[in-house]
Parts: sequence; C-alpha cells; structure tokens
Amino acid sequence: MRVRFTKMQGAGNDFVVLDETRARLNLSAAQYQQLADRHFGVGADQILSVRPSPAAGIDFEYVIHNADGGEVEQCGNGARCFARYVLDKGLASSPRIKVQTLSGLIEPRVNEDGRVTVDMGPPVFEPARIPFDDAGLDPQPTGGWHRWHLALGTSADSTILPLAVLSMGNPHAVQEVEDVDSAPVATQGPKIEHHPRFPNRVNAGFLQIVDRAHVRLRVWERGAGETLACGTGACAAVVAGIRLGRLDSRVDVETRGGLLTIEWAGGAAPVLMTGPAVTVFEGEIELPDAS
Ligand SMILES: N[C@H](CCC[C@H](N)C(=O)O)C(=O)O
Repeated sequence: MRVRFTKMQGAGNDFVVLDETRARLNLSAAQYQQLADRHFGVGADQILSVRPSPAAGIDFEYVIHNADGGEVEQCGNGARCFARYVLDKGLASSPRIKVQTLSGLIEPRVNEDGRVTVDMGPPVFEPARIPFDDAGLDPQPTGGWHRWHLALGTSADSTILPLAVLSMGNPHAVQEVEDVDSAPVATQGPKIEHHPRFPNRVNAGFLQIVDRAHVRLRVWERGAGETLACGTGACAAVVAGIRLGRLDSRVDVETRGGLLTIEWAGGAAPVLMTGPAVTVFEGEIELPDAS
C-alpha cells in the first residue's frame, strides 16, 4: 500500500507523521516497524498518527507507535510535532489544541517563536499505576530521592541501582549519574527496560545535575533504544530531581539533540514542557501489505 507521510523531529527525536483524519490506514505492527526502519523504511524513533476528534471539546486523537511496532501511551517530543503538523496542514484553526492520548488529555500550544509548549498533565508515583512491582522493596524510598534500589541481575554481584520510578503517562526509571557522556546507557539501558519489575517495560533515564536550573540527560527509550532526546523522559527526570530537592521549578534540559525546558510546581500540578518541533520532509512510501 502507498502511504504519504511527513518526517518531523523534536530535539532530534524523530518521527513519521501520518494523517489519518479522513481515513484509517489500519497498519499492522510489522508495517509500523517497516516505516520506522532506518534501512528498509523511512526511519524514525516513533510513528505518530493524527486521528479525528474522539469527543466534543477535544480536537484530535494522537496515537503513538514505537519503532518496535508497539503502541504506547505518550510521547512528549511527538506532541510538539503533532501540534506543529496540524497547524501547518490547516487541520487546526488555533495554535492551542486539546489532544486525546492513551494516557489522557494533553494540551500543546504553538508559541509565537515557533517553539511548542505542552501541558503534559501531572506525574504519577503510585507503583501500580506506573506500572512497577515494588513488592519486597523498601516501601519508604531512601535518601529523599523517591527511589527504589533495584538489582539489575540475580547474582550476588549484580549492580544495585537507586532508581526514581514514575509515570508521565508512560513509565520512566531515572538514575543520577556523574557524567552523561560516560554513562552506561547502551549496557544498563536494555537491562532496565526489560527488568521484570516493569510489566510493561520502562524508559531508562540517565540524569546529570549541573545546577538547580540545568541538567543533562540521556534516555534509553522503551521500544526504540537510545534517542537523541525524550520529552516525557525530560519531564520525569526533572520531576524526580525536584522531589529530591535538588532542582528548581523551571529547568533547562540539555539533550544530545537539543534543549528542552521543563516546569513543574510540585504535587498534582501539571508538568509543562517547551521545545522545538521541525518538519524535515514530505514523502510517500510503498509498504508491503499487512503481515
Ligand atoms: N519510548 C516511549 C515513547 C516515546 C517517548 C519519547 N519519544 C518522548 O518524547 O516522550 C515509551 O515507550 O514510553
């Protein structure tokens, strides 16, 4: 089947955007994987589908698939590109929209300077809602950092990691490192992603705190591997640092693909994420029929 797409990126996290406002493409997991494949397809970290409003008062449905073909609850960098796309394509009449995702409503707004701010909703800490199996772990997270000490392996000498675990609609496990450039992202990332205490797997963040308003971050993403930036990962890392008492309520997050700004007033307040959203090219691809 022939598929028209728009390639976009937000801080280097890259996407194939599909307009399904007039008709569903009904793609299979294998076809999503094909679109995301950097050798045999277009190449992307995630595939974003723009679908019609599901209910009054909501402008669009926003559906996200990882490069591995699996559907997920949320994608922050993708939300900024989604807002840019529907405005540029004339599908939205306002720069501020309400969007339904698997994890609930988010509100992106395209700013005058072209950057996009998204109300990502409040973070979630209850293990069952992340989901995270904390059975048998220290119920009172130690050291102020609301974190659990997780063994990466089963042998006596396996690494024990102090991980902050929370959800931004999708699950995140964040650890503090001295220097992101030397952090063991490629080796520890997959072990954390597939750790049995995360029944739906997890995104693994590696956070370096530079000062109270500036951090550096790398993320091994569930279903995509290390990406140049992760919007929900930036939200989760800043929320964890604020709960630790180490960060202010507005933080610049330096990622390998660009700068994101995260704001959170604490408690049940929403997390606001601001960053770039760029259209790279338009194209068409011949996809093998659903398998
Ligand atoms: N890999 C994530 C989805 C994409 C999140 C990321 N690209 C972002 O900008 O938030 C997950 O499986 O939950």
